[in-house]
Amino acid sequence: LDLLVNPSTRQVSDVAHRIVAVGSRSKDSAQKFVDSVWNEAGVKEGKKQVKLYGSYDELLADKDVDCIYIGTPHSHHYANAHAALSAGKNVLCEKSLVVNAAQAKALIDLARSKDLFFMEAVWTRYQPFAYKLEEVLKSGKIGEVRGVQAELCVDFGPTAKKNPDHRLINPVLAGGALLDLGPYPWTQLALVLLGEHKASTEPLPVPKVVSSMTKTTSGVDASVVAAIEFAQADGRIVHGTLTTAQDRQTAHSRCSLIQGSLGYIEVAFPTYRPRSLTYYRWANEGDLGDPTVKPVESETFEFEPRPGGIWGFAWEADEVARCIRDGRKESDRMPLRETLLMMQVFDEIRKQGNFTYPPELETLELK
Ligand SMILES: NC(=O)C1=CN([C@@H]2O[C@H](COP(=O)(O)OP(=O)(O)OC[C@H]3O[C@@H](n4cnc5c(N)ncnc54)[C@H](OP(=O)(O)O)[C@@H]3O)[C@@H](O)[C@H]2O)C=CC1
Ligand SMILES: O=C1OC[C@@H](O)[C@H](O)[C@H]1O
Repeated sequence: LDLLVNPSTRQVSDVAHRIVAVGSRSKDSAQKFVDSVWNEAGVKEGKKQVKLYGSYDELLADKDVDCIYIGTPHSHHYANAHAALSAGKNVLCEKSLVVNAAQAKALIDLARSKDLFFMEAVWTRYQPFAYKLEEVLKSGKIGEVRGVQAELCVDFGPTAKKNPDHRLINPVLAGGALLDLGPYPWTQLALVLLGEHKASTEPLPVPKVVSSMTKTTSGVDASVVAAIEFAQADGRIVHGTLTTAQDRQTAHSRCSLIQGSLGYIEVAFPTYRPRSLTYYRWANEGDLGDPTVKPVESETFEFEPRPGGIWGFAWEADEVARCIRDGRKESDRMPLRETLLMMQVFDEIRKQGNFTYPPELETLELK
């Protein structure tokens, strides 16, 4: 839907998007998808020109397609992205990029060897809230960052009741809280604590992780709590905690807490599209511990949830378009090495939780 909204509604004029074709497992569902999206956008133009394919292979063979967006269940990302890159297409692939770090590394290597654009679709990195968060941090309002708690818990119970085979809880479709929801608190932690975000072939060091996991009756992870050590440029270790669960709901008032020496920042729910963030600053270090001393400054920034009717994916799409236009193969803001690091951390969390997916999902082999 976001691709159908005029970019000028978000003050963007340097790029535009066109849905050239939709690939589906059946032509009928491709048609239904197009109908529903055009209908939701309330747009009439362009629909008839969209080519409908009843297989992904036909889409990959279409010479008019510059970039493929992969929005299949996690279990299929590796094979789908491998096929798209092998066919010479630029790729934006939904989170989690794949099931494990070995698959991520294989796809990254493939994209680089073919000189193609490749990115994990982490839309939060491009939303206005993320830029505002960085601005507040850089302004020094909360002083030196000393700890970050990031969370996304969404109760999948009602979904599971309706469909016990739903991808969110189904091990065969690589369900579970960590792969589905975990990328959000992870990228929030990484945004604050990794420092520089830059595309580079130099891998990032894998941090120490200590985690705990519970499981659903369907055999995927129900909840994960992980403490992660982030080494800072000045040599300090700062702890980030990642909490994600599908058996409860994050409080609406707060999904992240960023604690500094002079204050803190609260980021409101939902972690995938925060509605607001608030910072509080005290005059002196140590004042925070005294409940009688009030902050000298605080400010709340509200974010329009759906400007121009978009869901919030448009900003990442704009970045993809700019990268392709400018010949960049990665986005500095969501570089592949950060995606690889996320998958390495998630592998470690799953190892500590004694949780693996069926072997056919963890393999590098393609059917
Ligand atoms: N950024 C965000 O806010 C969101 C991201 N996501 C991500 O998007 C991806 C898809 O999630 P979601 O849309 O909920 O998934 P769905 O279960 O709705 O599947 C999406 C599409 O994948 C294809 N598909 C479904 N099941 C299978 C299967 N068993 N085998 C092969 N293909 C299948 C179907 O397309 P067809 O039949 O047309 O081929 C289907 O329409 C995930 O990676 C998820 O994490 C999801 C929700 C929000
Ligand atoms: O990406 C997502 O964001 C919203 C969640 O509710 C959903 O499960 C997930 O896929």
